[in-house]
Formats: sequence, C-alpha cells, structure tokens
Amino acid sequence: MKVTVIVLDSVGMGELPDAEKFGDVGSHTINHTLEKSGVVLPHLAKMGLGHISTVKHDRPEQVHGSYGRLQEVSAGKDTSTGHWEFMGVQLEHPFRTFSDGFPKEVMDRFEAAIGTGWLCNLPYSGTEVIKDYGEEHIKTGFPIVYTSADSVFQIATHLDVTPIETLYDYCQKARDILQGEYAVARVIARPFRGEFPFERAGELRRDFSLTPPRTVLNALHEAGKDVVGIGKIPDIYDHQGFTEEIHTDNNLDGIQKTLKRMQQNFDGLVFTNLVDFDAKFGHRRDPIGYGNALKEFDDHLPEILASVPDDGMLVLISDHGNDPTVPGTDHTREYGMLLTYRPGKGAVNLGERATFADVGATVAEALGVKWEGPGTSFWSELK
Ligand SMILES: O=P(O)(O)O[C@H]1O[C@H](CO)[C@@H](O)[C@H]1O
Ligand SMILES: [Mn+2]
Ligand SMILES: [Mn+2]
Repeated sequence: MKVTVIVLDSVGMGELPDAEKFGDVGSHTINHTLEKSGVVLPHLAKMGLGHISTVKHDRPEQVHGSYGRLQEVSAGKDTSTGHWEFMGVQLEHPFRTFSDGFPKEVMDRFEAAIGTGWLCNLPYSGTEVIKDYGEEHIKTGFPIVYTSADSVFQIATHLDVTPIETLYDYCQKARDILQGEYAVARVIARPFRGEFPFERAGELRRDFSLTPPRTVLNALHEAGKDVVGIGKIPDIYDHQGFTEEIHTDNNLDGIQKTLKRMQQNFDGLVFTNLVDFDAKFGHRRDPIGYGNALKEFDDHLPEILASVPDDGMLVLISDHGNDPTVPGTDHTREYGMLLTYRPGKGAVNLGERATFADVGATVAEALGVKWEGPGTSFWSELK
C-alpha cells in the first residue's frame, strides 16, 4: 500500500480559537494570499479546498477529495511542533525561545567549542541579518548567530569564508550545547553566497533537530514499512524512523522528486515537506510570490493525483500559518489544511479534527500498523 503525505509548509486555514494567545487574531494565510495575489487554484478546488469551511475559494459541485481542517493542540506554531504532532507527539510545553538572544553561558561555550568569536546573537530576519552583518563576517570570519520567535539557533556564514562542512560542524557543536534547559527545537545552518546584499544558499540549509519522542514513523519502520522522507522531513524528526532520505533544493524539485518516488515501488509512506511557501514568501511577507508558489503546486497536482495507485492515498496538510499580509515576519497560529484523495472514492467532509495527530493515526491504520499514541484515525471514512 502506498501512502503519500505532502506538507504545504505554513499554508494555514485561518486563525485557531486560541490565536489571541499568540497575537494572531485575524490571520488567515490561504484567504489573504488568494485575495492579495488574485491566484486561483482549480485543482486544489477539485480536491475540496473551497469546501473547507474557513476557506474562500470556488466550490465545484463535484469534488474528488475529502476535506477538513486540523486543530493543533500543542503549545506552539512552529514547524517542529506541527510536524511532531502530525506523527503523534503532543507537546504540553512550548520549546524554549530566546527573544533577547542566547545567554552568555551558552555563547561562551559555543565560542570555546568552535574556537572563534561570533556576531549578532539577536532575533532577526534571515535576509536582513546577512545584509547587516555579512561584511563584518567576511572581515572577521566570525559566524553570524541569530534567532527568531521560533525555538531556533541559526548560524549564517558565507560559502567563500566558511566551508560548508565547517558550518555544519559549528551547528553540531551548538546542537550538543543546546540541550536540557537550553534545548532549542532546532539549530539551523543558513549559508549564503555572492556579494552584498548577498543571496541565501537555500539548497545547503540543514536543520539539526532535537530527537523527538517515539512517533508513528518509528512504528511504521519497526513494522517493516518503507518510510521515505523528502525535503526537510528527515531533519525535523532527527532522522528517526526513516528507511530513505531524499534532499531537495526547492518546491519544484520537491514536487518532482516526490512524483518520481511515488511512481517507483514502495510499501509504506512517502512524506514530503515543501518549505518555500514559508521560507521564501511567508516570512518575507510576499503574498504575490506566495500565490505563485501555490499556483505552481496546483499546476502539478493532476500529475501527483495520477500517480496515486488505486489502493493508495494522498494526503495534503499544513503545519501552521505564515500570513504574508499581517505585520511582523513570524508564523501565525492557524488551522492546518486537510485534503485527502483516494482514486474512485467519493468526497467526505472530514470536519474539524481535534488534533494534527489524526493524520499519523490514519496513516498507521491505512498501512495496517498499530499506533498506540494520540490521534483518532479517519481511515474508515475514506475506505
Ligand atoms: O528569517 P529566516 O532566516 O528565513 O528564518 C525563519 O526560518 C526559521 C526556521 O524555519 C524561522 O524561525 C524564521 O526565523
Ligand atoms: Mn513550517
Ligand atoms: Mn518558518
């Protein structure tokens, strides 16, 4: 049995009931992006996008997918929290964030471990931080450290100054330090290249995650299923539970590699993350670019649907919002997308799911694997 799950990173379906606690009242990534960009998504509409109760889009009478929206119960609105919950981990406490930068103790240990100084250590937008500190980095060779509203320790270096393997080594050293009371969800390598204002080398980005508790991916792996992670998926779960990892350079590359892998043999899960929606357009508050990226995905959807075998399943989900029309540059606390497709089966309204973990529970049941953790499977509604 072939199951494919694709995460459209940050494509939120409107504010969650607790959005106020996150300062995100009124956020609505999908509606605001479609409004601002004027883009229409005919193939996603045929899967039921406009039938999701919070979404404003055409609602064709005949849809061939099942649709709903996902509530996030974990305390957070970042990629790690969302993805871990998809696969059965509900976090009661948010990952620690460092809105004033990292404490002296941490930075002293980091400096001793890497043997050079460092720059910045503040919350920053990744494209701004290289403009403001890039030249100094080139002069001194000191890596640029920055964070955000997410639980991240990000290290930016120029490819001509710091070899990429050295940057990854800095990240591993930071990862070893940032445990226990300083346990950030991710340490992220953010290399850049070229001349001022510089360009980020997105294809060389690497995420060094905390190790998650046991997830559905471990259960699938133990049951002998194929578990193929595409894009940053294996990084997000600290490489736990995968039989295969496929790196991608951007959304289009992720779509093409997913298609290729879907068309080859496997028995289990192909699990893809498409991050450009978030990294290139959401955080950059670029609704036009965001709309075009959605259109690009929509253009390829017929080919993806045609690659789902008769007894297979496709699931499209999103891990948080990142409304490109609201102030700031951070994620927004929103419902996750839920669209599923099974060839020849009718369309079912899957309603509002109580937790992202329903996705993992459903994948496990579809593949005949026992999952003892959180989540309620909706597989019986799709059969
Ligand atoms: O501004 P850039 O570097 O894209 O960083 C963004 O990407 C990080 C990880 O997804 C987020 O925490 C946010 O800071
Ligand atoms: Mn994300
Ligand atoms: Mn992000």
